[in-house]
Amino acid sequence: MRKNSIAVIGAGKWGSALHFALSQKQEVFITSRTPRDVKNFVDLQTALECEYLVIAIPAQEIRAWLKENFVFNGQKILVASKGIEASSGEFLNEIYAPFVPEKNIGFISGPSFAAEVIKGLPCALVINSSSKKLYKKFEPFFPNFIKTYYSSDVIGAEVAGAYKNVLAIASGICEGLNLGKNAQASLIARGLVEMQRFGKVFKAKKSSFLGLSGAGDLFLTANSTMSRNFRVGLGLSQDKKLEDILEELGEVAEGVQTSVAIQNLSRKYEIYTPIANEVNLVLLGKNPKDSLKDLLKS
Ligand SMILES: NC(=O)C1=CN([C@@H]2O[C@H](COP(=O)(O)OP(=O)(O)OC[C@H]3O[C@@H](n4cnc5c(N)ncnc54)[C@H](OP(=O)(O)O)[C@@H]3O)[C@@H](O)[C@H]2O)C=CC1
Ligand SMILES: O=C(CO)COP(=O)(O)O
Repeated sequence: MRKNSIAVIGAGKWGSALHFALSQKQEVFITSRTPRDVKNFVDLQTALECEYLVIAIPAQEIRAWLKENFVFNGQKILVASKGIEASSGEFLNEIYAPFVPEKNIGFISGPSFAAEVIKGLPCALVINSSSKKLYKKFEPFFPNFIKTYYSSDVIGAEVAGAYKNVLAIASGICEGLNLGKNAQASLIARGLVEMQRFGKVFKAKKSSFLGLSGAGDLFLTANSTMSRNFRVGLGLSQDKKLEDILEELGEVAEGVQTSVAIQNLSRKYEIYTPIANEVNLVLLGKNPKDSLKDLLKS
């Protein structure tokens, strides 16, 4: 392992933004499935030899990627992805657990559009890990325009970061149907309550949903066309087909698959999640207007 070296894995929007940010204070390598002509781009094996890894690949791709590529040899890892695996209902910390000791992994959460971070605009992030020592290792790598906080509530951060993407789809539908800001604000507020209700079942801390990971990221993502998930909602409100929306997007919108995971987990644990349920039904083809009527009745 190359001591004190850092690599970002995944040169998509978020990986590229984090690479830019972390490169402000030290040399940072980057690698991705598709080679790119960017500074410090290296092959995957070289990246995996680094002591510090920031992994920014889509949540639904992580398990296969780990099985195919990852061998633990002491690396310290920050997971930048947000989502719940649709096929298993497992959270990312559960997927990483067989590959990385709990004390060597953290999860990034909080309001952070890559498009703003890559411009050096200020933001605040939470590094969530059972190990504060891991936070203290990564914290100095972040540039002055990113304020980092520590939290031990990994599951709370995961639920918040994943659920907000589904709620952003709902908010995009609301916006696209021109229902007004009263309706959108009510939807977001009730969505926050629903997110916290869901998280409580998995022993998440309520404070995580009132802070950057929950309210912060939800307010950001559910109120902006910079959000891919919000744009999926807009497309659905215009009766576009989901595959056409995703084709046009060209980037991942994690809320689409996470809504399947939430639906399955809600059924399994009998959790009341009316908004997420309706998002899942609209993604499956239900008319958004009928969905709204049913939401108002529920
Ligand atoms: N964009 C944002 O503002 C933010 C995104 N996130 C989260 O970060 C994660 C990544 O999102 P983002 O970067 O925006 O997505 P993009 O769609 O922009 O990029 C996805 C990246 O994942 C790589 N990738 C896709 N499938 C695979 C695979 N099977 N194996 C290996 N690599 C793969 C792609 O590689 P390649 O292009 O080389 O083929 C690309 O580098 C998501 O979970 C997202 O929710 C979190 C905060 C902010
Ligand atoms: O997680 C994000 C901002 O914090 C990015 O949101 P989208 O994936 O909806 O673009």
